[in-house]
Amino acid sequence: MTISATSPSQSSPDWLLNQLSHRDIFFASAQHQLRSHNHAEDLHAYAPITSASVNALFAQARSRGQTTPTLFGLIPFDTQLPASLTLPLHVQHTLSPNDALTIGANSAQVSPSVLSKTPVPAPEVYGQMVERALELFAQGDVKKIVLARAMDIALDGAIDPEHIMRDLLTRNRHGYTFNLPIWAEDAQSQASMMGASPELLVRREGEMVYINPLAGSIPRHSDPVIDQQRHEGLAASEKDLREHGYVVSDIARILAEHCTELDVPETPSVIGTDALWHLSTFITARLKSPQMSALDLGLALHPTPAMCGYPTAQAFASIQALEPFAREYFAGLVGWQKENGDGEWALTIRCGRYDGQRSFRLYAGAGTVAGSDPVSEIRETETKMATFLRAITKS
Ligand SMILES: C=C(O[C@H]1C=CC=C(C(=O)O)[C@@H]1O)C(=O)O
Repeated sequence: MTISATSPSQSSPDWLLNQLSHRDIFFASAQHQLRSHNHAEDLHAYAPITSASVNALFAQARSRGQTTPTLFGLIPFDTQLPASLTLPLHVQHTLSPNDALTIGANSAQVSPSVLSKTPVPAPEVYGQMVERALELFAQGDVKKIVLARAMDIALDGAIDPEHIMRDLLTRNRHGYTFNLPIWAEDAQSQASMMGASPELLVRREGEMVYINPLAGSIPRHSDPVIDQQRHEGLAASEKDLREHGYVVSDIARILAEHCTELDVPETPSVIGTDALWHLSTFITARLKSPQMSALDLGLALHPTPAMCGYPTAQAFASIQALEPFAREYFAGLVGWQKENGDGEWALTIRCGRYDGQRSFRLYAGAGTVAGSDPVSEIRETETKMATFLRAITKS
């Protein structure tokens, strides 16, 4: 049995995307890119996430001779539900290329056409959910609720994951671009999650951890003057700064239990994706215990008020009561980890679930607080879904 090397190599000529199947693994950040071909001897687990299930996979990998195994995972928003874990036999791991990416190799690929788009729920019903959240804020038990909606897309053919990954990387090389299979009890399942998240839950490098919460957003504009006005407006928006503040203070509170040397900037900065401006805070800290893995810390932080709301328990209950669909892997964790605990876990947003054939479910959520406007939240969630929809159907 050949066990491939899994530490980052020094030169990385291109993105590791050639002939990516929807059941292969791809995960890229600005720092790392990892790729694995679906293989009959890959190890899998489909069960609620526990340290025991993670350790068992690493132990199995070691016992068959893998020296530097890498675990990949999709962990659902509700961590009581099954996570989908893969420990591949072979993983390629290199640094991410710095050079600009073009759609490249398979640009001639004809993407499928959209046969139908079904919003779940209808936009006006989503607006009513936001109004209901505003009533809850007025009652005072809860201060922030992240409300999500979905869009079911029926296509006239299969999609090409390589084309989609290239398209997403062309638009934003600094996010977390991923394609991971969903392993289910049903071994016939062909489903996968793919997307390009802008949000890092945690990266661990030795004792250091890096966390980059985003919350508070506005769609970008094609006119550079209006775009700049929106950037400045977001930085000064009392409502968005409050929405962001719930996230940062809750993360800082939890980090203080597990870390020293917390560096939490007092004021957020504004970062841009191709479609949106976001308020962003880049946090660094040193772990108290080197035993705590990236995933351990990610699970201690999850669900942050950027995915759920504040206070967490009340916001979680409101989401269960108001959202008319199951989030499943949306707004959960997606990423990878080595046996020493180093790894990167992003939030599973700006993404969709592909059934492996001709249908896709896109997801988007938006944080609501007192002062939120239902129409703006409808627009924001529409913008959040648009990048991915374009990537699926681009011809
Ligand atoms: C839940 C999502 O976004 C979160 C992350 C960044 C900004 C957000 C916001 O401004 O509402 C959300 O909290 C999503 O994109 O589906």
